[in-house]
Amino acid sequence: MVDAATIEKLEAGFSKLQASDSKSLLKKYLTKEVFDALKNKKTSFGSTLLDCIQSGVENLDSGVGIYAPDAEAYTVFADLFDPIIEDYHNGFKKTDKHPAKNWGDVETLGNLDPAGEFVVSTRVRCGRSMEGYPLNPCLTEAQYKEMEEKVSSTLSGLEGELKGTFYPLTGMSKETQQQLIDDHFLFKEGDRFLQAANACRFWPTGRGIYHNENKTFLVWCNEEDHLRLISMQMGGDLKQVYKRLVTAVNDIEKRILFSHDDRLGLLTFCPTNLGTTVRASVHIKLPKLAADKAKLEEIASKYHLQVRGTRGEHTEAEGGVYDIPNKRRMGLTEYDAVKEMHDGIAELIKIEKSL
Ligand SMILES: Nc1ncnc2c1ncn2[C@@H]1O[C@H](COP(=O)(O)OP(=O)(O)OP(=O)(O)O)[C@@H](O)[C@H]1O
Ligand SMILES: NC(=[NH2+])NCCC[C@H](N)C(=O)O
Repeated sequence: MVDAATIEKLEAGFSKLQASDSKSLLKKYLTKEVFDALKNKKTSFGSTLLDCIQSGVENLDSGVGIYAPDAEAYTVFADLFDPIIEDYHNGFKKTDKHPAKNWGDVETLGNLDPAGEFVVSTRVRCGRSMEGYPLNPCLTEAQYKEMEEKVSSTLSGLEGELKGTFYPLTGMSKETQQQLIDDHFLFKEGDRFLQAANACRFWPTGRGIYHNENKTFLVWCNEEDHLRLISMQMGGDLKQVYKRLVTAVNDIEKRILFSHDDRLGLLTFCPTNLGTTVRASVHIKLPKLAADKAKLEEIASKYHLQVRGTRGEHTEAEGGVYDIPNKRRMGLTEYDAVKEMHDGIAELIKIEKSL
């Protein structure tokens, strides 16, 4: 049974959400019927509906508003997660099964902008959860330390272009940290969406970043997900960026086991990242198209793309630079998720040139 204090918080949260003009998927799908069916449920880790929805309740400007406190939450609270997943990932139904992992033929992607007129930089990232560990809100301080140790020692075995160094956040100077954030290499600190979801406990313990010398291959440890594997570089050479990521992930998957679900694919903390977990993006300047931001968003969404600001999610564009990625990550292969970004960006560039 869920205790009385939690039920009280849940009722207050539900009323707050209902009375608000929040545009989140949480508000859209947490009907009274779903709320009543789920409010007394608990996972075997003790997570309740409150753990899933508290970020969206506290942050009414959330786009989605829900996280899975542990992997089991996706099943126990499926009546809420499933419609949100379906809405976000272009109609991935509760009867659908995410396809098997397939990176495709890495040689077939090209340079998105060989003349260097529009694309500032290209980045492809994916997320992974380590098998045997719960998700952020259920991790103990000891587990954070143990995971950091596992990650840093595993990555120290990487070679060639991927060879690099692990830098724990604990003990990192504020200047170094800020520089890495400003250069788009490191996650920001104090994300209010993650904080409200209980994902920042014991910070900065267990958090860190690994990168190779050129900062073209990077790994985030224990921010939103256990691991984020990132390949990025200046310019539009998506083939090179993607190839590097695929090589790195294939190598790391031989050394660490990751959590996977038969239906949902790879497991992540946020339902928007399930499946392939792949977000491929360009930093791009499209001055004519972006003169009308609403229009840019409308055209981008036609190609299943999203529009973010220069410093990532929940930020504004600076100097006309937008971060434009594939939106959905589920119900298609890794290759197709990247190809979706590739094809959409090619169209946006074509339109920009025609204006
Ligand atoms: N194509 C790109 N070139 C350079 N930097 C990028 C590019 N795409 C994203 N970034 C940078 O990556 C950092 C993280 O961005 P952001 O948090 O939005 O996305 P994410 O790491 O994919 O995770 P999430 O989707 O969970 O937020 C930011 O500094 C952002 O500017
Ligand atoms: N990094 C992410 N998981 N982004 C997707 C959602 C982020 C935040 N919870 C929101 O609803 O706006």
